[in-house]
Amino acid sequence: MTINPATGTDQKKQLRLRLRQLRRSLTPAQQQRAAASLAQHLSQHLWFRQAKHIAFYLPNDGEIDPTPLLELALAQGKHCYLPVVMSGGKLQFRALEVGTRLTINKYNIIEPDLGARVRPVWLLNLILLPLVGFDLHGNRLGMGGGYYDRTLAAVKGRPTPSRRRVGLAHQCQRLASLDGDCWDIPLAAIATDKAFRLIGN
Ligand SMILES: Nc1nc2c(c(=O)[nH]1)N(C=O)[C@@H](CNc1ccc(C(=O)N[C@@H](CCC(=O)O)C(=O)O)cc1)CN2
Ligand SMILES: Nc1ncnc2c1ncn2[C@@H]1O[C@H](COP(=O)(O)OP(=O)(O)OP(=O)(O)O)[C@@H](O)[C@H]1O
Repeated sequence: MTINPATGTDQKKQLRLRLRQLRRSLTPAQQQRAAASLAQHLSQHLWFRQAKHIAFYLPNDGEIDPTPLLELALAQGKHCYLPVVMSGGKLQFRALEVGTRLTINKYNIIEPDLGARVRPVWLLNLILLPLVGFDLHGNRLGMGGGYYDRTLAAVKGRPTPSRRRVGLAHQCQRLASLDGDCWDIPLAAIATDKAFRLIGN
C-alpha cells in the first residue's frame, strides 16, 4: 500500500475515466448477460445463501447490474438494503421493502428516502460494492467520493460475517495492479460476470 502523491491521484482520475467509458460502452445485451451470469453464480455461493441482510446498489454509469440477484434475494425473503448518500461523505444502508419510498440523490441515483429503515453497517451479513476498477489483490477503485471507505471504516476489526465485502464489476474492469491508498478498506472477494474470487490476505 502506498499513499499516492499528486501524480498518483491524477493517474487515478485518468484510470477512472477510461474504465467508466469502457463499462458504459457495453451493449444492453452484454449488460443483460453479465447481470444474469452474476446472479447465477453469486446466488449459489455460501456467502449469499447464508446472508439474511444484504447491501446492494442500483446500477449507474454502466456498472454491472445486481438487480436480478436483488430480486432473487427479495423472493427468498432476505432483507435488502441500498446505499443512501449522507452529509459528511458517508453512506447509510436503508431497507428496500414493500412501501419503501424512493428518491433521487445528487448523483441521479435512486435511493430509499429518509423514512426507510436503517441497518447499521456492522449488522449486514454481505455487502456488495460497485467497482470502477479492481486488481486481484483486492485493491479497489471507486467513483472517487470515498463514500464506501468512510462508511466501512466503521466495521474495521469486527468479526465475520460483516467482513464479507464483495466488489462487483465487469471482467473488463480488471487491472493488472492498482495502488491501494492508506484509507482503503480491502475487499474480501470480487465477483464479476465470469467468476467469484476470494482475496487471499
Ligand atoms: N450505483 C451506485 N450507487 C452508489 C455509489 C456507486 O458508486 N454506484 N456510490 C459509491 O460511492 C455512492 C455514490 N457515489 C458517487 C460518487 C460520484 C458519482 C459521480 O457520478 N460523480 C461525477 C461528478 C458528479 C458531481 O459532483 O456532480 C463524476 O465523477 O463524473 C456518483 C456516485 C452511493 N451510491
Ligand atoms: N476513512 C476516511 N476518512 C476520511 N476521508 C476518507 C476516508 N476514506 C477516503 N477518504 C477520502 O475520500 C477521497 C476519495 O477516496 P478514493 O479515491 O479512495 O475514493 P473511492 O474509493 O474511489 O470512492 P468510493 O469509496 O465512494 O467508492 C480521498 O480523497 C480521501 O481523502
